[in-house]
Amino acid sequence: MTAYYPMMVKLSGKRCMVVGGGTVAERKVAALLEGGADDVIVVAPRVTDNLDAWTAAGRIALRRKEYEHTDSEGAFLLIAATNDRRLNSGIAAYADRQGRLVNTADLGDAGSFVTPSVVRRGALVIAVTTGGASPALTALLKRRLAGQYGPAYEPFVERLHALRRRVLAEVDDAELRAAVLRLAAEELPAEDGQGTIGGGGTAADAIEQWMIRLLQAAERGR
Ligand SMILES: C[C@@]1(CC(=O)O)C2=NC(=C\c3[nH]c(c(CCC(=O)O)c3CC(=O)O)Cc3[nH]c(c(CC(=O)O)c3CCC(=O)O)/C=C3\N/C(=C\2)[C@@H](CCC(=O)O)[C@]3(C)CC(=O)O)/[C@H]1CCC(=O)O
Ligand SMILES: NC(=O)c1ccc[n+]([C@@H]2O[C@H](COP(=O)([O-])OP(=O)(O)OC[C@H]3O[C@@H](n4cnc5c(N)ncnc54)[C@H](O)[C@@H]3O)[C@@H](O)[C@H]2O)c1
Repeated sequence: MTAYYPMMVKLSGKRCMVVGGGTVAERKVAALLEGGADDVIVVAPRVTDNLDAWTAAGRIALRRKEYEHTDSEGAFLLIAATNDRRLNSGIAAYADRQGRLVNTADLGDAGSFVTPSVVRRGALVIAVTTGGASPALTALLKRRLAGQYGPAYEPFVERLHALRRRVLAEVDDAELRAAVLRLAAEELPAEDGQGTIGGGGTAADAIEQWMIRLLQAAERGR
């Protein structure tokens, strides 16, 4: 099996091109948009109703035509998702030579990256892949993780972020700082992720009180 290096890529301002307009292409486009892409071009003679609607709404641009290599000029990233295997691998080979990141929806390791399945809870992103060994297992694990790490994680991560900024600014002792941040992370939402922790949101005085409580607990633990 091919080995893969996982990373989180910033896509804002980068041209992303999806070749093909079927249900697989639609899923890839949705994932790009969720991932912050703001310059997505689809090249395909026929597209799904959703891709048509997203074009009409100005969320993506559509070139309603058969793909040619000149289309890929300026693309930072390409996804080949047509139902033509030879075309997909041709796109991958050409894009690779041009130094562009490329994914093929049919033959995973013909491209330079594969797309994971993703659970998003605000800044928390859980990505799963089997590198093409079993997309069905990937989808199953994603459903399980989505249940285990529920919606309560989004506000929890926001609170942790607010706390961390405060602690970095106010606690000089590196060991104490690490202890406070570790204790804070341990106040996980309930196992199903549906509950809330301590309430309070990200208001400055709520974060302040949380920090004081954690500092006391960390001091006791020394
Ligand atoms: C994660 C996800 C992301 C996404 O696509 O957005 C994704 N596949 C998903 C689902 C899924 N795909 C397929 C099934 C049917 C069950 C089955 O066949 O097992 C299901 C399950 C379902 O639909 O429930 C069929 C399938 N997939 C690939 C082939 C071609 C081949 O293997 O040759 C075929 C056969 C096509 C055919 O029949 O011709 C190839 C790839 N699919 C990948 C990603 C990459 C490796 C990911 C990994 O291994 O972890 C890779 C290599 C390339 C790539 O696309 O990057 C998304 C989960 C969405 C979610 O739920 O979040
Ligand atoms: N990665 C995955 O998760 C996954 C899942 C299922 C299937 N697949 C693979 O993905 C491929 C696409 O699946 P689908 O269900 O979206 O297919 P589909 O038949 O619904 O759509 C194919 C699309 O490709 C376009 N196309 C064909 N020739 C083209 C060309 N020359 N230039 C530009 N566009 C062209 C068509 O217009 C159409 O929009 C299949 O080959 C399948 O093997 C991948």
